[in-house]
Amino acid sequence: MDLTVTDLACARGGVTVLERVNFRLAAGAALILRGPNGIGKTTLLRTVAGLQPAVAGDVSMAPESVAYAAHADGLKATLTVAENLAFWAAIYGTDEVSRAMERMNLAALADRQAQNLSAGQKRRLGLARLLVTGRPLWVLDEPTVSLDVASVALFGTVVREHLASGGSALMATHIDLGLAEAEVLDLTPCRARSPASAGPGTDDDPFAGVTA
Ligand SMILES: Nc1ncnc2c1ncn2[C@@H]1O[C@H](COP(=O)(O)OP(=O)(O)OP(=O)(O)O)[C@@H](O)[C@H]1O
Repeated sequence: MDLTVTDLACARGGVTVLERVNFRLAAGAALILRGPNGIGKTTLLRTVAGLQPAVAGDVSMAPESVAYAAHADGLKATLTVAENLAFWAAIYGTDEVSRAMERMNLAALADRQAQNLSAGQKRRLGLARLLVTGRPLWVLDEPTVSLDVASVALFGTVVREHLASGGSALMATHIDLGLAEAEVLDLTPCRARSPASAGPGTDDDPFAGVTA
């Protein structure tokens, strides 16, 4: 299943931050969004995931095909690792809990409450949720925050396996996941130019035009 984004404009706090965003992401492919802090990477990811409406334009894929991993891990603090994954697996109607724990190196932590995990372990659990969704498009917002080098490599392998099985991944990341095959989209030319976009990220911004 391909994702096609056409003439998309999206806003945060009522202010349009990106305009005329166009790209296509084929099944089996990954696309990395680049651009300076505040340009709108999170805003674009949220719009593609269907968490907020587009100001204009079109996203071809239905939100039901998207698994979104945000900055926050969205864990249930008093549930164990296994229970958190079982909760999501029930919602998504899959049976992938054991595999998800094994792939994200969580099996030894299966019975530990989420509130007692380290920051990196919490992030691994948040990312393991992707594996129990069964959804083809992974939308990832800085997925490597708190991960050590080994876990970044592990997650890179998990994403590569997802692509090999026909999935796709759209992500904002400043850390190299080792996805040599991933294409890169620099959002700098899509910065909204309308007067309504005055504020961070305009030409008054000292960081304007600086790419990540
Ligand atoms: N709730 C909000 N209300 C108003 N403006 C917001 C809100 N959240 C974010 N913004 C602004 O919207 C713009 C886009 O933010 P966004 O988080 O999408 O950028 P980003 O490219 O993901 O940034 P970063 O690289 O720092 O994570 C920024 O200028 C930000 O200050």
